[in-house]
Amino acid sequence: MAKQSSKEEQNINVFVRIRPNNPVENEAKTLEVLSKKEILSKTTYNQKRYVFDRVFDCHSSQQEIYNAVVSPLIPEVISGYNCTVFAYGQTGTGKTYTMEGFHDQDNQISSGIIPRALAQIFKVLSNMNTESSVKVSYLELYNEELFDLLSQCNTPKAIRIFEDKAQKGSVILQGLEELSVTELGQVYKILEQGSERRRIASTLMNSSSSRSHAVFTIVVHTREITVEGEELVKTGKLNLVDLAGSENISKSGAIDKRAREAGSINQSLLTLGRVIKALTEKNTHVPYRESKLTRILQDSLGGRTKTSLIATISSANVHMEETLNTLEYAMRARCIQNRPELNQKISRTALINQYSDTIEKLQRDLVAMRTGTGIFVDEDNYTKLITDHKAQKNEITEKMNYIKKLESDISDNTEKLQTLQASWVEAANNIEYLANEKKILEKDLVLVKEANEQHVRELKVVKDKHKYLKDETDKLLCDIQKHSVNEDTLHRKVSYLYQTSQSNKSIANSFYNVYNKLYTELISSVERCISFAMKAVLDTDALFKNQSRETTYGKIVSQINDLLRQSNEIREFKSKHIENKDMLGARFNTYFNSLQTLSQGMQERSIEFSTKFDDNLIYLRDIISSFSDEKGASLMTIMPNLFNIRQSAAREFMAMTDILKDFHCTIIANMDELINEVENLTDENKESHQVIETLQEVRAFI
Ligand SMILES: Nc1ncnc2c1ncn2[C@@H]1O[C@H](COP(=O)(O)OP(=O)(O)OP(=O)(O)O)[C@@H](O)[C@H]1O
Repeated sequence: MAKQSSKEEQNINVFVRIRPNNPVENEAKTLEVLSKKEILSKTTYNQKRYVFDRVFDCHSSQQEIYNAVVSPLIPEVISGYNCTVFAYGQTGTGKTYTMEGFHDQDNQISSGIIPRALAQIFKVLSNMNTESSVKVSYLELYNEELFDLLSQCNTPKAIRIFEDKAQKGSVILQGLEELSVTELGQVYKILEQGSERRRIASTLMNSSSSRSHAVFTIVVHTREITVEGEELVKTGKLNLVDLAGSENISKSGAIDKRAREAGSINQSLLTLGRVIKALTEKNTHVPYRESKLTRILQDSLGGRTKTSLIATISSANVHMEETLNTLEYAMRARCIQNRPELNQKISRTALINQYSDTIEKLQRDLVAMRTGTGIFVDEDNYTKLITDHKAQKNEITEKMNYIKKLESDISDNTEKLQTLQASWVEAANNIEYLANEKKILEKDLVLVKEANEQHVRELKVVKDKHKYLKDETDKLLCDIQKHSVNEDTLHRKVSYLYQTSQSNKSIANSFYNVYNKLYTELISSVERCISFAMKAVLDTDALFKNQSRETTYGKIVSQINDLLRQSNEIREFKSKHIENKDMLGARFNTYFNSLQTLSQGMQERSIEFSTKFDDNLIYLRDIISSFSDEKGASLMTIMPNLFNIRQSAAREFMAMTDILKDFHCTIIANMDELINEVENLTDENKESHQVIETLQEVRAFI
């Protein structure tokens, strides 16, 4: 513990003591002593390292605690400082054990801080070989009431708190007995008596010592002689405070009647906590006056006292929450800063005068009590009493007014309470209604959740389908794009073919018309030829039978001339045909060869025709040859020529007719096929356009 010079700020020293576990408790795996100054807490949520002035594990002895915490304070107390040691912690963690220990003088191993401190003080004072006195008082604070644990009266005396005008921040406890102690045996008796009174009081009040605070105070007076030879009296004080259990009130089981007292204890500890908080946050207002505990110990918290705090904890799992609360509390207390100051030294003469006045006053009271009839105090004291009484009366009047005000407040508050109760009933009904609503909503929520899950499943199916469609659409679009390119080409080709086929068709039609005309002309000329021949035969016949030779001869000559003319016509037709053939060949290169073949076929057909015609000619020749004159002979020379001309004309005509027919049919068929193809392609093209549009619509919708 660092020693600091006077008036320097000094933090409260904070120590932690871990109580050994009892056989039924499990040691917490969540609390680990890292070193002499550090503890680590490991909860499920986090872990935290706490640093203190010293950590005592469960094996630490009473002696070790005393040596570290209190022993260094004794010289300070003797030299005139006020020191305070608090024991803070959950009930049953060893606060009383640490402060008092067992009251067994023969076995001092378990003795606590109080007897050890007094033992050390006696020892130091005896070594100092100076005049001194040691006085002790033992105070209990329970339910905001003070009790003197050393009082000899059977009925508890009221103890009042006054501000010490001489020392700001200190209080005087009027009515509290101070006992002079000179040896340790007395101390153990005093402790025993104090414990007994505490036990009796708690039984009478149906309370528990764990809910009361106990303050054991040791006051040491020592004589000091200055260089000038003046005798001074130094006063030092050591407060040893065993605080009430710090655990949560509701958790400690405070109920009904005990609630108020539990509330008071809670109030005291809460005020202590608030005072610590205000001091650590350096607030201008520190709420010392909100509880008697903090009023009495005001000087020990942020004042002129040297203060230490021992936080007692249990390492059992079951107390883990409270243990962490205690550690947090102790950590905060560690930030409080005090300014220790030496108490004023009083000259021995002044002190003796002070005591003499008190003795004189008491003696006057005694004399008055012994001699007087009804008045038991001397006049001065009486006057003082009257003054005090008046002051008290005024105070009572003030208090009564205050009480009246409180009563009116209470009645107001009662009304408010009734209103609140009505609201509360309404609120309770609302809560019930809301709870029912909540249940219904929860059911609905389950249904909605199920429906939602179903939707999610359906959505997944739709999504899969959508994905499939999208892939397919993409593929199709890709194909369509390719197809569009091909289609353009195809369109151009088709359009070209269509135009070509249209022109082919018109060419073929015109060609057909030409040849049809020629064919008709040829047929009519051949028919004319045949009828001429037939007529010639008939005329010859008639000639032989009915007419003269000259007439017959002349008719034959004219018929032959007709034949020659017609043969010329056939020749012309042939040359026309060749012209047309050339024209065709020029226009239809691809059909040129077939036209030649067809021409040959035409020749063959013409032979057939000629053969038939030959028969007629032979018949004619036979007739002519029957003529004996020159004219008959010359006629006979023409016959072969006629015969040949007729033959070739017939052949060419026939073959050409058939071939041209075939050719025409072929062209027309090709044309139709071509047109069909074009129409099919156009239809297909329309269908593809429709498919594309549909797919584009589907894609836009998705
Ligand atoms: N360090 C220790 N070594 C041995 N026994 C201990 C120790 N600490 C506490 N005990 C024992 O534990 C029990 C409870 O201790 P104690 O009464 O001192 O607790 P407390 O914190 O003062 O409780 P309360 O707030 O109820 O007064 C006692 O029997 C005491 O002897």
